[in-house]
Amino acid sequence: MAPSWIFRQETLLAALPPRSSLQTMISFYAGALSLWVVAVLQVIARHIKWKRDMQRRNPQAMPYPPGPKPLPLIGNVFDMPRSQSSLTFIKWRDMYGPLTWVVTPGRQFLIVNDYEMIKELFERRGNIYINRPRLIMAGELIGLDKGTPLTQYGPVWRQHRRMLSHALLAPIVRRDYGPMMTKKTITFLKTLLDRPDDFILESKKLMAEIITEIAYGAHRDDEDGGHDYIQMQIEMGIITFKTVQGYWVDFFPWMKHIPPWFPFAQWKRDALGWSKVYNITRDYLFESVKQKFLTTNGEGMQPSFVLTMLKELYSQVDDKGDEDLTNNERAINHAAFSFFRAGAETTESVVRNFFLAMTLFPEAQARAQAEVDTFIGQDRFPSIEDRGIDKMPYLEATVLESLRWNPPASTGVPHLPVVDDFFQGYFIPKGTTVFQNSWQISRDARYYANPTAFQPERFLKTDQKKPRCVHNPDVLSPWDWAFGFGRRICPGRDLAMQGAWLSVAFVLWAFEIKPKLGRTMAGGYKATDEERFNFRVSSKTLPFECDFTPRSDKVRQMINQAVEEGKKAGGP
Ligand code: HEM
Repeated sequence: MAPSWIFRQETLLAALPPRSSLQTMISFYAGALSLWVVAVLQVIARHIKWKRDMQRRNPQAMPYPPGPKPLPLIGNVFDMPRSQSSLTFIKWRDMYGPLTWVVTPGRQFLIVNDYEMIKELFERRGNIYINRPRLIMAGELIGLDKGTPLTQYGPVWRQHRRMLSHALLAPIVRRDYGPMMTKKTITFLKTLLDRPDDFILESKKLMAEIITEIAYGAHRDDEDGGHDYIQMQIEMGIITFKTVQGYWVDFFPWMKHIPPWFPFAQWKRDALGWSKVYNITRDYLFESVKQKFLTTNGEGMQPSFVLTMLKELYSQVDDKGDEDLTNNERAINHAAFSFFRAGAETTESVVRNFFLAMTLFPEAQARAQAEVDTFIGQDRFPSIEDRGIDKMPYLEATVLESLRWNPPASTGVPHLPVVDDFFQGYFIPKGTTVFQNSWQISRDARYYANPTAFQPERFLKTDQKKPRCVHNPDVLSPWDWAFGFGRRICPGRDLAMQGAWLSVAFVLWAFEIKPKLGRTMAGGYKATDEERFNFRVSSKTLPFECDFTPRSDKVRQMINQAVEEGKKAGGP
């Protein structure tokens, strides 16, 4: 056996003849080139193996759905949209029909542009279409695959779902978090009184605070070393947005082995940096609650998802080995961070849709306000108890329409079948990444007449026997598709609708919203969808301006007084 010093770097370098910088450069690029050659050969080999495998698994040679023509080896890499995917997907519907098939090296995609078909696949065949894609950049390199939305189907995902479904049930949200959400919404009204131009930032802050407190309880800067949780939310949002867009490494997984110092490997250096920020933030948030719980046994701590789960876990701790405890704590940590991540931006997006809609559609605002005035009046604040289609149907419909008008998860979160499937005469192999194009459903004229208009009344109808309008069962509710389908359906949907309802009800009660400088849609202001929305993974309104005028002096007084009293009383 050779002595170990032979392999030391300095021994090897000393043994090499001296080189000119040109020689070094040539050998470096020759090395890089051979790496690429090996990679291409690997892609070819994998492609041949995949084709054979597909022939074996699809003996009747059922076709794949139609789609853009793939190039040899790299498939549709250049057809795959890198932004505004929902719009490209809708164009594909016009060209290829409701099912579109695209391939990239090692991955196949099915885009479904039809509500009934998505329902069939994700709901009726929900036990098959239950997995998530393995994303290399966002998942393996950054760590997002530990969170519920990207967790692979299996016992860990089931454990996450059990915890989340229980904690986020509508009555539990109302009971445990209703007062905190109401109080924060009133503080939001105060910021609209004082700094109306900051309405976007402030509504972002409102949702971020609500979701953070539900996940981890109240955090005060002085106690937590000055950490800014809202900034954390925003930073995590940026990391998620950047990484789930898709990198070359997602198409060529072997690239994940490229070292960070390699030329043109900025993405790898970014991945290492983002992964550090992501993991440190997540563990810090969890550990801060756990340490307090271990020292106080939960006494005096504000209710939160992590606290409830830790209490439950530690009450059974005698029956479990250490390894079990660590695994369970890890599951709580990752599930909490998932909803810290998944809940705020999406809910805020609905509220932002509402603000833009009120700016552009004054008749909808007038009708909703008339209802609020009749049911609540101006002598008291709205309350969470006022919610209900039987109480203020137009208000409920306004929240639904804010969800439909620009669905926040515009292309959903993809599902993957765990076994091969056949659908509408096409072969859908196991592991295909299947997208639901929610944007297409929102603009489907079969379900929504004049879909670009904001018309809450579409969800209502009159009933001779009832004093108020009632739900119109003939119109498809966005509740049935905007939160996904089947066993992967969004577990935070009740919380989201509750949070959005509070903002909508309180703002309509307190303010009249008007466009600045008398702009109107008829005058060409924000007249098309492309001028209104950004169509990102989490679709938001594009920047716009509006004025908030308090509806009376009394309203102004009530808000100021409530905030002052809240400050004196302390708490969240
Ligand atoms: C308007 C707001 C929201 C929208 C539009 C939305 C939409 C979605 C969609 C489309 C999915 C994928 C469902 C599927 O795969 O079929 C999802 C998953 C998820 N959502 Fe939401 N969501 C919202 C708010 C929330 C909130 C408030 C929370 C938590 C507090 C939350 C937590 C989650 C989690 C953890 C998942 C992953 C579920 C799984 O993979 O099993 N979401 N959401």
